[in-house]
Amino acid sequence: MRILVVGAGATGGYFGARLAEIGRDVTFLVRPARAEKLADAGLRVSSPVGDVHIAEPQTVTAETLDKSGPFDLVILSAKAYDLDGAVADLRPAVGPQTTVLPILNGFRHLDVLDEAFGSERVLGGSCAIVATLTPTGEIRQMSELHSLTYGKRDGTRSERIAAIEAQMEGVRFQPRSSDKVLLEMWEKWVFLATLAGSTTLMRATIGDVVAAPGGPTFVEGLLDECQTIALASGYGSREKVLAGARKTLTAERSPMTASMLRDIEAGARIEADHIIGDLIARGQKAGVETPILDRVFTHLKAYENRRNRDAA
Ligand SMILES: NC(=O)C1=CN([C@@H]2O[C@H](COP(=O)(O)OP(=O)(O)OC[C@H]3O[C@@H](n4cnc5c(N)ncnc54)[C@H](OP(=O)(O)O)[C@@H]3O)[C@@H](O)[C@H]2O)C=CC1
Ligand SMILES: CC(C)(CO)C(=O)C(=O)O
Repeated sequence: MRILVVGAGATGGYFGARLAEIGRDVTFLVRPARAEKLADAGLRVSSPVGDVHIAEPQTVTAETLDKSGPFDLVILSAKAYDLDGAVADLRPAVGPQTTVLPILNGFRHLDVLDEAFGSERVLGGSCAIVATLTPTGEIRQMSELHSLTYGKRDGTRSERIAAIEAQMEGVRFQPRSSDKVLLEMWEKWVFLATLAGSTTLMRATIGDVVAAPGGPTFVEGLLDECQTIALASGYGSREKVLAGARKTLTAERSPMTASMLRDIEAGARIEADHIIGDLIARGQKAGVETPILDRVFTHLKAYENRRNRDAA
């Protein structure tokens, strides 16, 4: 199976390297600067579950992709703000038999991908990992968490899913095909929006937030708001999953933060519209009041305004 990973950043680089390390036929679609770095130093991952160095990763750029012909599986790992460009660039890789597996957080990318490639080609998917692309171009995984969930959005199985399962066999992360992938994406969204909202607004870890006066009430209020939107959208988190999320998000001394906080601290772009704005929009459509999410969104957009002004 020919696999194209779009983006060799924190998530794409990590899961792509893990597939390449067991001999899968992986090519990375990257932009020229990343292509140059990968050609010089290879693809390096440092990880508590075992480092990887792919000395000569196969790469293509948008300019050379059309010579490669269609791929069987495209794993899409660009950030949401780069989605339109990535979709335009990867188009030559998608043929009649191609399956597209996006691992972005949030949901709106599914509409964009359906429109571009046809919903029959687009799986649901998500990943759980704490990783970052360092300034030197290495990928650093910061906890042992590394799962990748995928599945057809109607919950059925197919030959394509079976073929992907076969490719994932033996890989050093936790792959899982799911017949409830949309529900699982929503469950992750509820968790992530609460984690990102709380840790970015307070510029602190979960442990710091819950140790502050009003901290646990804030986190729980935000979680309840996100879950109310999910319920109104038909995908409320299952009781056990919600209880687990509540426990993790209110754990004393927890060092956990969201990747969005790491991006803010690095002065980088963030997926405010995709992860928080779109959730608010879905809440409004369903008649759910979102006072806490609104404040979170105001804060993230103020960060973006300041960042844009500083860059001008
Ligand atoms: N990091 C984490 O711990 C987690 C992230 N996620 C989610 O995963 C998604 C990806 O995040 P993450 O991997 O952290 O992001 P990164 O910024 O680390 O990586 C994204 C990569 O995509 C590349 N890219 C963007 N557009 C294109 C294009 N047109 N062609 C080729 N490459 C392109 C970027 O390339 P360039 O270097 O050229 O800019 C960048 O290296 C997000 O939705 C995020 O929310 C989910 C779970 C955990
Ligand atoms: C919730 C978490 C940590 C899991 O992968 C994540 O997706 C993020 O921080 O962006």
